[in-house]
Amino acid sequence: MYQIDQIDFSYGKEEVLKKVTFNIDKGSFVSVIGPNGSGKTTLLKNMCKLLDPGSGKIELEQMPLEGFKPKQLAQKVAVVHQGANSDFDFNVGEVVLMGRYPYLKRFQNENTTDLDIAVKSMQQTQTYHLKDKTLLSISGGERQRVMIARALTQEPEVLLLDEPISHLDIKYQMEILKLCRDLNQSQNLTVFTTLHDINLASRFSKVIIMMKNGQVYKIGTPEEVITVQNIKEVYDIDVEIVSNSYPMIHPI
Ligand SMILES: Nc1ncnc2c1ncn2[C@@H]1O[C@H](COP(=O)(O)OP(=O)(O)OP(=O)(O)O)[C@@H](O)[C@H]1O
Repeated sequence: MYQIDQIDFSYGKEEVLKKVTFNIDKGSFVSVIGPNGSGKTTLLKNMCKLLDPGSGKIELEQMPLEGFKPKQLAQKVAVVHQGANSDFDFNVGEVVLMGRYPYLKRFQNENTTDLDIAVKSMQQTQTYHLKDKTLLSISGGERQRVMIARALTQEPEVLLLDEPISHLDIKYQMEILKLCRDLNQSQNLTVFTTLHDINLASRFSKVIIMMKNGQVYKIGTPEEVITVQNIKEVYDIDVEIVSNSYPMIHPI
């Protein structure tokens, strides 16, 4: 689905991504973990064309990313950015419906199918009751769920999420990750998410990418990546690992 091939990225003189290379299979559930500043957000922004790699290439379904027109890309890839916010105080319902924009021609209005898709996304993310509220009058966690609803309204093949659960309480952390897993399993939606919670990444992901200093330190299944040695090397902490159906770390 996605091929990331030897990409480098710098903010000015600061080299942030170095020769990052990996592939994402269609229908995979990939989490990116790594310490603060290791380059996770920068990587995700390169994958949605918000930033352009200085060198290397990114392909989506064998087509160079730079060849995609914005609407064409938005029909395939939906992104939820960290702290996604708006300066404009739109209604929640309007914001979610904006997810249909990639499918509309110029000056074309949404039809009942578009509305149905938006309502379904709000129901899935438990945001329907907020539809008449304004974006600035709801909580950070509610806003995060609204942004996920908008992304689902795009009916994407790939969902790119940057710390999608950072503002969510434990109930909604589970709800959102379970929703992503359900869509991943039932609709073959490819999920690519940055996560700080190593145990949740381990529990929900098929593949984990562990970043360190702008490089891929390890990529593989949770069992392959979440090891005492890798955690020590990347986060500089000592942990014990308890393995049930997935490896879980306990800092010691
Ligand atoms: N807009 C920017 N301009 C300059 N430097 C930036 C910018 N955004 C990020 N950086 C720097 O790039 C590096 C990687 O940042 P990035 O946000 O990609 O890391 P991250 O792994 O997502 O971190 P976190 O876990 O804290 O969200 C950091 O050193 C950061 O200070």
